Amino acid sequence: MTAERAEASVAKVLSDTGERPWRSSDLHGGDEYSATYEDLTHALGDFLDRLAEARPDTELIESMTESLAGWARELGPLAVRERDRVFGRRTDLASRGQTMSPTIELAEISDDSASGTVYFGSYFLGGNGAVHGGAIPLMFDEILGRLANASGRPPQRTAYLHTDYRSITPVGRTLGVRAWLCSEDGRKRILRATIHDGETLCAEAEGLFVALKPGQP
Ligand SMILES: CCCCC/C=C\C/C=C\C/C=C\C/C=C\CCCC(=O)SCCNC(=O)CCNC(=O)[C@H](O)C(C)(C)COP(=O)(O)OP(=O)(O)OC[C@H]1O[C@@H](n2cnc3c(N)ncnc32)[C@H](O)[C@@H]1OP(=O)(O)O
Repeated sequence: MTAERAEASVAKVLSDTGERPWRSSDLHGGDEYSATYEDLTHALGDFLDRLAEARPDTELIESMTESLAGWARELGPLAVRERDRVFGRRTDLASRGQTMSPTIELAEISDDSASGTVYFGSYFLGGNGAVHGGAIPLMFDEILGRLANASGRPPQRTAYLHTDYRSITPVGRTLGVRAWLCSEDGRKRILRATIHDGETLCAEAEGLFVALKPGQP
């Protein structure tokens, strides 16, 4: 993407945000793609894991760079307003149609709790087999944010997110994840979440979510 196009794209997002506040009815965008968009995000996530693990030769690096630049050229002119996008807005999919955070597979969901599994691939490696310390709160924000915004509750934003790292969170293992609503007080909700590797507590978090006032971005 050229600098001009990137600037135009950012301006478009900003004007879109100013144009109208977020509404829950904007989500599930892209149902017409059914499973194909999820396949795309899985393929992209798999590519990032394989890229993180590999030591490719110069020829392959050049070839991949050209292929990726080709996809960017193809997608560039297809940019749409934030509310018309698909990436990250497929709340019907486990991945939410995005690759920024690892996919959380939820086995049990109620109005005030959720539990399931999460798998951090090599893309999320910090070092020595442990997940990067920034990817863990990212995952917590994802599961807590989804729970806070679920069950017909008004749109909410994270006001704080406190993470305690209790033992390393290993890359390349299926881990248990749990989130629950602790308390509600007017616009404020406190939620907590944990990640376990078997019996071992890897990390835990507490987040304050504040319901947005009408028109608040
Ligand atoms: C909600 C939009 C989401 C959009 C997503 C769209 C599509 C996504 C698809 C599906 C969604 C599903 C999953 C989403 C996944 C992840 C969601 C992540 C959500 C985020 O990741 S979002 C980004 C990070 N987030 C921010 O970018 C927030 C910046 N910030 C603000 O926007 C304001 O700061 C705000 C609104 C938080 C409050 O501002 P405000 O003016 O409305 O209200 P005020 O300040 O009066 O606070 C009211 C009461 O909360 C207390 N309070 C406030 N902050 C506190 C703190 N830090 N510690 C302790 N108490 C605090 C006050 O003390 C007062 O308490 P009291 O009433 O008792 O006096």
